[in-house]
Amino acid sequence: MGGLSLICGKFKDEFIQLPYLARERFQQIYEASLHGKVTCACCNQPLKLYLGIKQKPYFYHADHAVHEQCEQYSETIQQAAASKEIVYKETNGFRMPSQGAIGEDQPKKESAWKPYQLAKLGSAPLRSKEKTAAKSILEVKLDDTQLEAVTTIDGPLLVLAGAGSGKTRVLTTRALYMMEEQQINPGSIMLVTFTSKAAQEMKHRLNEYSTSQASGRLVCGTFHSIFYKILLHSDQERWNGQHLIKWDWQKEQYIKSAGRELGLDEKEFPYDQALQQISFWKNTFLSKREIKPETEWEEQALFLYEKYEEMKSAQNQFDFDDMLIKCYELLLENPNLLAQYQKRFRYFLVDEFQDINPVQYELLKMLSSHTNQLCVVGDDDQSIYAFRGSDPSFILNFKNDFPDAKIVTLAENYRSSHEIVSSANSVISKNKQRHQKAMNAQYQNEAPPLFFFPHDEEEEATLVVNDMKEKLENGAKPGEFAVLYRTHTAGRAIFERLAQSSIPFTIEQEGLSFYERRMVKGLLAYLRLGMNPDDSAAIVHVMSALFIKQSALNDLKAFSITHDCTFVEALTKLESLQPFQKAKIKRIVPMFAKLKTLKPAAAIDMIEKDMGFSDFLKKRGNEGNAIEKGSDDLKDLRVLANKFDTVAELLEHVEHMTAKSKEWKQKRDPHAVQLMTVHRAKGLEYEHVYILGAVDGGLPHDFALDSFRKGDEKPIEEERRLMYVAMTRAKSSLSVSVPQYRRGRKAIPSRFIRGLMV
Ligand SMILES: Nc1ncnc2c1ncn2[C@@H]1O[C@H](COP(=O)(O)OP(=O)(O)OP(=O)(O)O)[C@@H](O)[C@H]1O
Repeated sequence: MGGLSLICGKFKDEFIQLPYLARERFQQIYEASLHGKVTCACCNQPLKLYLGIKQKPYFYHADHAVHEQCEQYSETIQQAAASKEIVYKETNGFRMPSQGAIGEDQPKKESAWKPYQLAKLGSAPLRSKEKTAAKSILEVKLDDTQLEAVTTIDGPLLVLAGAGSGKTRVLTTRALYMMEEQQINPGSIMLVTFTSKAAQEMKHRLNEYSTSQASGRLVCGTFHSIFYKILLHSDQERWNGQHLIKWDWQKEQYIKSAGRELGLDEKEFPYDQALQQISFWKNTFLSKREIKPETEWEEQALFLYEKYEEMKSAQNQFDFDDMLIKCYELLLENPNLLAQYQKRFRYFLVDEFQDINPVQYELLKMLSSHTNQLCVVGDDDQSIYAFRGSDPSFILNFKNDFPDAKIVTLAENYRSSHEIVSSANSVISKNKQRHQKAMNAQYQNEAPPLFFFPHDEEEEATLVVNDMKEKLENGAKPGEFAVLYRTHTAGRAIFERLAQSSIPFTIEQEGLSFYERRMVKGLLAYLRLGMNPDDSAAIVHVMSALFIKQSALNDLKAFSITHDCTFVEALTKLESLQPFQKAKIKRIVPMFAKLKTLKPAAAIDMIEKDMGFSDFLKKRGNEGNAIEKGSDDLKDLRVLANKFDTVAELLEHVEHMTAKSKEWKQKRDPHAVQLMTVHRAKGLEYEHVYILGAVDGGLPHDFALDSFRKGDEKPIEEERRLMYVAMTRAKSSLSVSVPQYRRGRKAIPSRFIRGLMV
């Protein structure tokens, strides 16, 4: 930064002294300064606010030039303020300080800017290079334990691989070693991966290192691809790809038609969540009879499950989950067929074993039972897919099912600095359900993980982007950065800040963007109708928030034409409503016009409290979704709304960002900054990693804290593993954000990292 650092400036008619600026206003003044709205209290030239992680906020001249007079002025103010002896007088048209008593307008409360902290490091030793001396096998460099994992061929083997310990290297080299050094028939080896991306990478590496053509005959793929082939081979017609239900929207068509039997609202019922629940039941082998619904929502999902299976069978169709379940049933019911496959496959290598689900596990056990040649590689500390039916107890209890199994632990971390590794070790060591192990790093970089303390989610995004800019100016490349967050919605602010910057980035986002989410869309529809009472898209959402059947929409449109009135006014003319609904509408219709006169946050309050939205939120807000609740979405929307002075400005921002979000959905660029949830980051590595929202309720997520209070520790342990996965993605720098406020309420640092903080 060129120029001087100043502590005071002018914004509108206000004289701002940074040491006394209310903490929640830094973001506002920062944004105002970007738009040239903050000026020097001494020379009136535009000022910018530095708002970053590494230094306290300060003003500097936008032209980066040296303004000596302004510096003197700022220093005088600072000294006088420190001695609490400041009054102001006008000098040459400028408001200048002079000695005397404290002025009337002197703010007294110091702003609570909290400087960053470096993690306290434990005393874990750094493993010396000699102990991990590299050996080469088939020209691949391996350390002692990697070598052991590669060359131990006979009998069941569990390779417990810590983060960054070279799982991929071990699995591929093992396959090569078996084929090329042990002369094992490649056609008898099955290598199973968790994702098709991982399968491709394995195949690529095998081809690269293989000296013969043998690797082409090895079967390498995901569970789905391999077991589907078995099904297809058993009955080409029955399992023809044309019968596959490929897309969720196809499944939704079935369950929506079943939902109509229950009178479930097509737009409002969370059918996506119901599909996830059905898939969970299927993958955990829970038959429809065994499921004991505990809530109305589960009852509804179970009904949809039964109907879905009936409709699917009637059409002779199958889905992705069936590929495994039906294959399991096929082999169980046909011992001869099973024997054929057992004869064909003798060796099984499985990646990401910690995320295996019961169906997958049973299939593997069944196929490998005759040879016991099962080698599984995984890290129980990285098991993060319980919601899909994955169960870390399979890796934890491997020895129970395979008593003669050998266990090799890969504890050398080749990815991250010692500082990051020992912090991650200390976090995960608090989990009770795990194999005890600690990773050893290979190098030190004197850069412990850093904790920083933004005021809220908005300022968090600003601090991250500005810190990135500094690193980019110092030579880092955009593709070396990842920003990780617990849920998709927690990535909204950083997405918006980057979209407004010139830094290239990509975002991994499935499903709806924040503004398309049900509760957010519903609430924004009120604001839109407030601005334009004839907004035809908004009226549809408001009607559903008021529990008015969509069939009344035509009547409403007709009324608006025949009575020459707006859609909002026509609401009062609807006849098909219950008397209590009519009374409610009569009460709230006049309020629409008032919305645009309020500040956005106040307008949101009015919609929720006075205009019936809270009823909608209560009934529909949290249905079937413990992870991303509608009520939380509204809190997030409030945090955003606080940034704007008018409803029109807020809506303009929403429109702009919705368009940007659509645009970015298509973009994939490995050379850009990567934004993604922690789940998506598994298996990946980046030079610089930022973890957002490291507060209780964020990570660990609220739902896990709830379960913990009720005595169930499993979810909180899985959340701790998520923190561990996030931390271990970083190679050389890890910055963890601990916002002081989250969703408008005071937050406390995540219980996972408190031990690392001073
Ligand atoms: N023996 C070795 N010597 C040097 N580098 C190695 C060695 N083994 C692995 N690596 C490197 O360490 C990094 C981490 O390896 P890899 O991504 O395979 O780890 P992983 O066990 O799959 O990690 P995670 O489970 O955390 O995703 C890679 O960059 C890899 O090339």
